[in-house]
Amino acid sequence: MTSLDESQEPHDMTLIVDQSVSLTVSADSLFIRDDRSTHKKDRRCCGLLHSSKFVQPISALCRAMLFNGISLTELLRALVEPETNHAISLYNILGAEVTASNLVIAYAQPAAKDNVSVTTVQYQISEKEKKAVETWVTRLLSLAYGKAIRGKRLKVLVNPFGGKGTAASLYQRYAAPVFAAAKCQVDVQQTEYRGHAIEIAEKLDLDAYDAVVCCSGDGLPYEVFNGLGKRPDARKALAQIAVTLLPCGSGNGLTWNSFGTGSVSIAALGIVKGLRTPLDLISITQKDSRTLSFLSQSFGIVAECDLGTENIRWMGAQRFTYGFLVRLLRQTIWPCDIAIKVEIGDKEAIKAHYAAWSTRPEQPDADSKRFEIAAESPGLPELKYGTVTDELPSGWEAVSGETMGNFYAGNMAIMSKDTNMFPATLPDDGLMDVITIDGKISRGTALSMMNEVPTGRFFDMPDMHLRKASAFRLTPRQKDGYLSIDGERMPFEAFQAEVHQGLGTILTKSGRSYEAPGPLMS
Ligand SMILES: Nc1ncnc2c1ncn2[C@@H]1O[C@H](COP(=O)(O)OP(=O)(O)OP(=O)(O)O)[C@@H](O)[C@H]1O
Repeated sequence: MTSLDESQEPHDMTLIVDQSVSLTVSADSLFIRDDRSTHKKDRRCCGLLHSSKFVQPISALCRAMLFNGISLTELLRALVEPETNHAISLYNILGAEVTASNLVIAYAQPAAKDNVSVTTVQYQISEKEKKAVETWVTRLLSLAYGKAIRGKRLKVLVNPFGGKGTAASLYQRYAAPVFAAAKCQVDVQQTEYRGHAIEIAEKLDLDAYDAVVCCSGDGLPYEVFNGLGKRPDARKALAQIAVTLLPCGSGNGLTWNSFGTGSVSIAALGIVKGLRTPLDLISITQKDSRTLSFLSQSFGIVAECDLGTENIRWMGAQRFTYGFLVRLLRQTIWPCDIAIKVEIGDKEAIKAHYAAWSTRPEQPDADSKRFEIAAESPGLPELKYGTVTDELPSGWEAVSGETMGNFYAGNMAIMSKDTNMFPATLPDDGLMDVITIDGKISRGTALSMMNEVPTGRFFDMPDMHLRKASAFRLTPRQKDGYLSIDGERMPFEAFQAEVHQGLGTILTKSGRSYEAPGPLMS
């Protein structure tokens, strides 16, 4: 007999399938009580919670809590009744439906290290019980998806040469099953040459898709933003289409910031459950060109590590560390002239801005405002400060670049795994974080700076100068070198950067901030 226990709170809705099976939806989990011996094999969802007693190692339990988002209370409850409870985090629920004679629930189950795999449970139901079960399914899905768009329409772009060249197989193996279980509409296309993703984005039917999913490194999202930005209806395109990344490259900054993972399957779950989030984009002008940057601009040691290490691509993400150490030992400097339109120039004030912005109330009409502006002026926003070829605007702070070691501007926090380089960045505060480090600091200081990036103590180190800026101009003094915009090599010449608040759109887990720890608060 299937029935709904309507006496409970809306969040705590229990579906009693029969005497031995009941499914209870709470605010953050689906609890399955299933006493049938034949179903015990299905009780793997939380991995460990329902196997016998307290024999699991603590680390494994913690993993189960982490992956499933299960609270300590729930975990203990499950352990007390190990034979009857089975909990699935609502975040991991991909789909639920009533078929001819079954209730089928699909979810992402924590699998081998850093992965989820699609699993289903099903329960037989009779014709006359269908209606009640359908009501329960509607409730379950509404809690499982919240404000996320269900069954997203995805344009998937696969770069066959991204990272170690395995993007296509990573997509098929780890992402496609998650999208299918979540009933996403998927249109897959391989990029065939450099710049192909720009063309695809430029011609994209905006009303046919919710997001462009790049299976690549950060190079393809860079192209997609730029393709959307080239359209006559650039503002609308950038506000409407979310750009997102399945991590198939070396850095994969966009995925780390959006979903806090380097795993393709967990990122696919992130996309399915992802919330539309406005993103600042930065116009980069060089001579008469204008491009859009979403991630970072670097000059000096980081640019060289990014671009001067292509020959050791086989190392994966390690090539950045290796390149950094080699250059550090040489104590190279990259002389340049820098002027910055500083908005917040003090680290404590930056921390206060971060704390205030990241806890501000939700902005429910942020999207509609963006579409209104797009309807009024459809093209890219005008450049408030002109281009790099114009006279330097007044009021910009001149920063000494005589012995520049590292000039690094970030629009996102994490540049690659364990590299939370810009902890105080926010997706749409209209500001980028500009780091400058003198090339004459000692090797010891430089090394300890590198070591303190993962701990977060890098932020407060006195030799790391940080400003929140809305624009800057950088003019190299040498003839040759590396300039990296979002990891792509740009001509080594003067450039100017200007932020456009909330011009682009990404999907994130939180809908408001990056999946990175903010600056350490004193
Ligand atoms: N079929 C293709 N042939 C050649 N180049 C391509 C093709 N498809 C895409 N590209 C180019 O590959 C470049 C790098 O792409 P992407 O960022 O995806 O990988 P990646 O460089 O390996 O990533 P990472 O920088 O994280 O290592 C982009 O500039 C893109 O234009």
